[in-house]
Amino acid sequence: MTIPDAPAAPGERLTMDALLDVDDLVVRFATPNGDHTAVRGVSFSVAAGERLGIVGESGSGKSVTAQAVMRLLGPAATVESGAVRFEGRDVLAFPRDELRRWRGAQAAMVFQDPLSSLNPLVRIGRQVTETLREHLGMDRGAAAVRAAELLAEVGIPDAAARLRDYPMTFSGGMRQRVAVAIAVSCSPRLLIADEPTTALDVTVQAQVLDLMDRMTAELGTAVILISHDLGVVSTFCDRVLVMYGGRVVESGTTEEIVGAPRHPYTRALLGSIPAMTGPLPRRLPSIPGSPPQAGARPPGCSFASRCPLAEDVCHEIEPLMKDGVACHVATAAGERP
Ligand SMILES: Nc1ncnc2c1ncn2[C@@H]1O[C@H](COP(=O)(O)OP(=O)(O)OP(=O)(O)O)[C@@H](O)[C@H]1O
Repeated sequence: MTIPDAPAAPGERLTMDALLDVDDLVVRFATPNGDHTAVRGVSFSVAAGERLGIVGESGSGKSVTAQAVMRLLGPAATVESGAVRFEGRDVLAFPRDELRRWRGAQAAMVFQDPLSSLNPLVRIGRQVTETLREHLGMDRGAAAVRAAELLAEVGIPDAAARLRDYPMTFSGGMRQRVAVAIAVSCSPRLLIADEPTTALDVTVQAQVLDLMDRMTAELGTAVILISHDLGVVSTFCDRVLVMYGGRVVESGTTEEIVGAPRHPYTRALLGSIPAMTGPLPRRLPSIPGSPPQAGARPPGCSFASRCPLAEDVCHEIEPLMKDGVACHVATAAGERP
């Protein structure tokens, strides 16, 4: 699949190939209370070097989508249908060996809590060198030198000495720096960061984002940033997907989504903040009501029961995605709410 590029002069290429292509992804969970569908037909593409933000309230399916792309879903989840293609290759069909080579070397992930990706019982140095040795084939000595360089690059003071320390001796912000260092150590083409700064205080959040910005810009890495923080997404990302009830309800450039949101849900998330002026809220404003449980979604649009603009049709027929928005009553493109 190809994504339309910016208008190009005659003779220039008009499209760029997608690095990652997610097509109609459906993920189901089997639970003691029955099965439910957490991700319902999610499609998107990310081009090389592009930064895509995914926003939405808790439970909208952001993390499950990311985990499905990385093949990190737990045993209760199954990809029921859909495709994940990386440079045209079918990620969902990768055999175990190929998956191991792909993860780390070409696609890496940073989690909200780096303690979930760092092994608390293994010294930091070993965790960084293992990745370098496995994916880049470095010998022990070269990997140790590179590991110290990487930790210094992400701003860990006294990096060479800190290689001998365990994760618990690092602060939350420093651990997240280590996680970013490991994630970018093999120059991945794609980095997925799932709420990478949510657990950190505001100053440290900004430092970690600056770091991710610098490291990925230098490498030309495509980034998928999952965040509750619209301020972060609007400064960091080129395009935004808005998820609700396991679906993408609106997608567009950051300017379109923040400056002229069309779906009533996106508009509610943004509150009454005028287009691209003033700081955006650090947290999504709370919208009256709560999303329906994945196992008990009513017919029609999942947002209808909370939507001030809902009409009869919204409670009966689930709207399809059309021109970047899945809504029966969405504001037309370009028209400001
Ligand atoms: N381990 C699990 N077992 C059963 N259902 C799950 C499990 N993990 C996620 N789900 C289902 O998937 C839905 C989407 O979860 P997901 O973690 O992707 O949401 P999210 O948008 O990332 O929210 P948050 O911002 O809180 O991380 C949940 O509402 C839940 O129904």
